[in-house]
Amino acid sequence: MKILLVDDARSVVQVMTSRLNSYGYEVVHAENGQKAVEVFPAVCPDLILMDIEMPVMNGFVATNQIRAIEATQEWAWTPIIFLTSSDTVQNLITAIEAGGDDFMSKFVPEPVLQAKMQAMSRIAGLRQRLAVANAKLQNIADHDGLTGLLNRRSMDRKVDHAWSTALHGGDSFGLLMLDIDNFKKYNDHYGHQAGDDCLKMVAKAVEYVAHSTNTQGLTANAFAARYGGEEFAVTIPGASYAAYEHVSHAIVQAVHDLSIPHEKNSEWGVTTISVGGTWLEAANGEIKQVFRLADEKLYMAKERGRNRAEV
Ligand SMILES: Nc1nc2c(ncn2[C@@H]2O[C@H](COP(=O)(O)OP(=O)(O)OP(=O)(O)O)[C@@H](O)[C@H]2O)c(=O)[nH]1
Repeated sequence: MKILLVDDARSVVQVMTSRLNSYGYEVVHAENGQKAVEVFPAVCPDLILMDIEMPVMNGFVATNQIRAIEATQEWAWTPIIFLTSSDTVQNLITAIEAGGDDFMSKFVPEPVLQAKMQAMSRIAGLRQRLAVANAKLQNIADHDGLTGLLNRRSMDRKVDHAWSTALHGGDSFGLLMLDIDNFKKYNDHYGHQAGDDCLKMVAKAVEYVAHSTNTQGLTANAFAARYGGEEFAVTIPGASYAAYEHVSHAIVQAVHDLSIPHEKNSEWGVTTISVGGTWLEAANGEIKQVFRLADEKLYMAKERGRNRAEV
């Protein structure tokens, strides 16, 4: 357990630190409330032991500011125990009202300190497990179960963010809508399970293209998502027209090159994809319009024979 000990009295810090170290806890020291607020985000303590009366900033104000920092994050609550020399009922109430969780005398007997730290350490362990479980749940909530790509919900969120960043920065914005060709015939011919496998492989190829253009520096933040059914979307914020065009053709080629047999797909005999896109030099208007235009281009790609990009 990592403890942020906030106290201006050297003697208290020395004694407390050596006691806490002897129980196996790591201690980081801040000499007043302001220093504690400054180091809090980087230190990320499991527990804060906070003195009340300190120069520069007292413990109540510091606690308030730490709670304000935590309010900007999800599920953040670091236990704060106030340390004081005057162990009164009124001090206890004030401490809890100021955002603290407990109250302890600086001269607390050894066994009581040890027991309290043991309880706090259990809470720290629980918080860590909750953070891991939360991250897993978030990952499940954001991704499509079949393909592993971002799902529609998280794509919408990311697209909205990318669009407003492009709007404010006067940046370009590209969007590609992708649809596997004659996929109903694929399912009808090879079965739904094989259709699922095909969707997974195509999704991997699409994601690979988006990712590799980022790593090659052609695009910076391109990302792929499953739009629904056998449709995908690739968002390409802040990239040149040439890069956007490159991505669209590279996707068509990459899916063709997977060579997934598809006897019923016109003359190709393998699975192919059609792509429709929109690219704006300086983002303006509405994102809905961008999707509509990309959809129209996708329709055009289907009309003109499939296995192609219309951008
Ligand atoms: N196996 C499988 N099939 C899916 C999934 N989602 C959608 N589909 C199928 O995708 C097919 C889409 O068919 P259509 O919309 O007619 O389009 P298409 O056959 O690809 O024809 P074009 O788009 O005109 O080339 C349907 O048969 C859906 O059942 C899925 O998760 N797994």
